[in-house]
Amino acid sequence: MKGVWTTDHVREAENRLLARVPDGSLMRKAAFGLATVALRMLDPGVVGRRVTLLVGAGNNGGDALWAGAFLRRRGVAVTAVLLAPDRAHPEGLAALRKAGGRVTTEGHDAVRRADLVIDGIVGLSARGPLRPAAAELVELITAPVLAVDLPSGVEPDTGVVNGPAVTATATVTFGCHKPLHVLGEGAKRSGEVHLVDIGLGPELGEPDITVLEPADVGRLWPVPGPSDDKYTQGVTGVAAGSATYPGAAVLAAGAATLATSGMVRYTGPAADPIRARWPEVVATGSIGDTGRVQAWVIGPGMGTGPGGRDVLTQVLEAGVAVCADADAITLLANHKDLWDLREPGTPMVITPHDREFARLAGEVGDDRVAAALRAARRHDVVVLLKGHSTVVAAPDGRVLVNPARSSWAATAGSGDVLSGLIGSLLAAGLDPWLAAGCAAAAHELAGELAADGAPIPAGSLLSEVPNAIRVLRAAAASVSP
Ligand SMILES: NC(=O)C1=CN([C@@H]2O[C@H](COP(=O)(O)OP(=O)(O)OC[C@H]3O[C@@H](n4cnc5c(N)ncnc54)[C@H](O)[C@@H]3O)[C@@H](O)[C@H]2O)[C@@H](O)CC1
Ligand SMILES: [K+]
Repeated sequence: MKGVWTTDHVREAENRLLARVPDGSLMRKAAFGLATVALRMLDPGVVGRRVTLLVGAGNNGGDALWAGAFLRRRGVAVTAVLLAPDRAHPEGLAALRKAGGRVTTEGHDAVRRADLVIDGIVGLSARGPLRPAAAELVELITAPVLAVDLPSGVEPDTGVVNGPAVTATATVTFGCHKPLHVLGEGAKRSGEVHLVDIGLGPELGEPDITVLEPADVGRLWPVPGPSDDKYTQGVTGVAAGSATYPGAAVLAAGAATLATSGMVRYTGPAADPIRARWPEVVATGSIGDTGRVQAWVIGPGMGTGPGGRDVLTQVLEAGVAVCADADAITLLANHKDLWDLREPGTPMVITPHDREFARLAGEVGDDRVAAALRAARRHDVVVLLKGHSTVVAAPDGRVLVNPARSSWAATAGSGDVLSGLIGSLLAAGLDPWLAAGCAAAAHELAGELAADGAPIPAGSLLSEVPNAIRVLRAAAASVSP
């Protein structure tokens, strides 16, 4: 698992560390790590190559200047462009000058001619987009960009970009990952993220956000043991689909069927198409005939009329884990009394996109993590907020983010597959926060495998679920003894 810490927590940890290490040692460590990545990006041949540093007013610029001094000593031609000449880090500036680096306040030529640009404009204290002078220079960049801590112009705690910002080829982050590296636009703009250890680890405490690595997901995925049968692994119930939208039921039930080897039961008007596509699913027309399940997936294509409300009532009263998606979320937003039907402590995951979320808990806004946490606490559920980076928040404050490599999975029916995956992991007994996180990871990977660079229908994503699970389990096997 990879931890991510907010800027407030990083600063507190840094202050504790700064209090017990010699002055300047942290910045030199950070800058040395930065220079090492820069040298790798310049390779082959570093002598005489041109590196331009964009240097802002704070310690982020200081890191760039110290890294410039290291690079200069390796024979690199380094030019520092000072965006706030009066406030440039004095020791860093002196170190660069001593090493023979050039310093200027007129950066157009230096940026145009660079083989590599190092973005030290602004770091953890960044607020808002790039200011005009910096934005103008950044516009001129054609070389690869190495960002110091974060691509300048991106909001550090949300990953939001509200104006001109740097797009980095790679980013060097000091001490730990920060929210922007895994969230939305910030994750895209960071490029490849390299973590440089500056000794912050012992000061950090519990992460604010967790990112599951493929090996974590592979390790958590349910595998039947020698004494298991179709019931002991958890039976998933799927209540979905309608005469108008039978496909949603076929996709959700299919995902539950492929995700684990426990049994799947279906109830609803799409029993015939389900039987035709998934003969292994036990399909009935009415929830009263369905038999016992350990978790329900409810909502996709179900409709928001009295029929849907009635099924949702029965599902909530069943006292088993629930994954509520799509129309079930709208029903919960429209009929607040439905929440009271849940047995306290029964695991529940809801999977809204932004519009569904707004109906339930107000506009998402820029801070997706805060929004998901707010709804999770208000309703005592795990909230999986869909988006380019999926955010999964639990009522106890745990937050998990699943950053996506591409957006191919943003296609009709894709959400039905996701809810089926979550339901089957709930039925298998996984903690609901982890169930949602593992399902999001497998879903994203299945989309990536299916797309392979071209658009895909949700059915193709579904077909890749077994391969995605194989890849995740192989990742787990390769790291455990
Ligand atoms: N605190 C520490 O121990 C360490 C800090 N390090 C570096 O220090 C950075 C944080 O440094 P600082 O707190 O000095 O602040 P920054 O370098 O992030 O920002 C400096 C100043 O820029 C101004 N600013 C804010 N938003 C701006 C914008 N959009 N455009 C232009 N100017 C803007 C503000 O006046 C801000 O105080 C980290 O990102 C990291 O690079 C590293 O050296 C590692 C050690
Ligand atoms: K930066």
